[in-house]
Amino acid sequence: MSDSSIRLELVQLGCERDDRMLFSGLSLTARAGEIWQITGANGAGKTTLLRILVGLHGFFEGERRWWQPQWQQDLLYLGHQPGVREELNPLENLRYACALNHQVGDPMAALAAVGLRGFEDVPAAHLSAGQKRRVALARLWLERKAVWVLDEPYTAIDQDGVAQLDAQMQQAAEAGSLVIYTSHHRVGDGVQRLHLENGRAEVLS
Ligand SMILES: Nc1ncnc2c1ncn2[C@@H]1O[C@H](COP(=O)(O)OP(=O)(O)OP(=O)(O)O)[C@@H](O)[C@H]1O
Repeated sequence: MSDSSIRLELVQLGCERDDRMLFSGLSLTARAGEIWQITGANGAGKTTLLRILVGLHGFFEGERRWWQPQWQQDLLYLGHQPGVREELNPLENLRYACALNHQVGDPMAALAAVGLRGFEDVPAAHLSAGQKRRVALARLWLERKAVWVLDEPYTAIDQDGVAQLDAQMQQAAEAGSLVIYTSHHRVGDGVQRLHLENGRAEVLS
């Protein structure tokens, strides 16, 4: 990890889609070592907000400032879909994701850490939904990034997987990463919460 002093500042952030204000006037500062959970009903704008944070959605008002010039190199973003290629096996998927995202580490060890030992060679098309999500989450076990932005990471994950992911996020924050994730039904312990509802954004922590 290259920088543990990363900081995200949102100033009067707002976003409208399809003539509907998803949120407006959102101001907050998120720092290294913190975990932020974004909650809200279906369609509240959680994914849109994450995509603004990582630079994938550019239509917004206000300001989004990352106080670290190399923030994109220090970012690990896992989107709403597991992003797993069906024709590749888990090991190939992980190597592919690493190459695309300039991430380094030991893919075999990462797959073992998420409980996929013995499934390295199985085509992803033959894996369950939870196993596919675990392939995506294996990237958390590679090189530690300064910022994690995770869209619904708990989707399709069993109880053990949820506990493991909770612990992973806590460890990352303790090691100085900033972790931001969405979940519309799960409220984590010891995390700061940003709730989106009816066009408003409210910090509830
Ligand atoms: N590609 C798109 N083009 C136009 N509008 C979109 C697009 N994707 C989403 N929207 C609009 O933005 C709103 C917010 O969507 P978003 O995916 O950010 O919500 P969400 O809170 O992540 O929902 P969910 O909990 O269902 O994943 C949606 O109701 C939809 O109207």
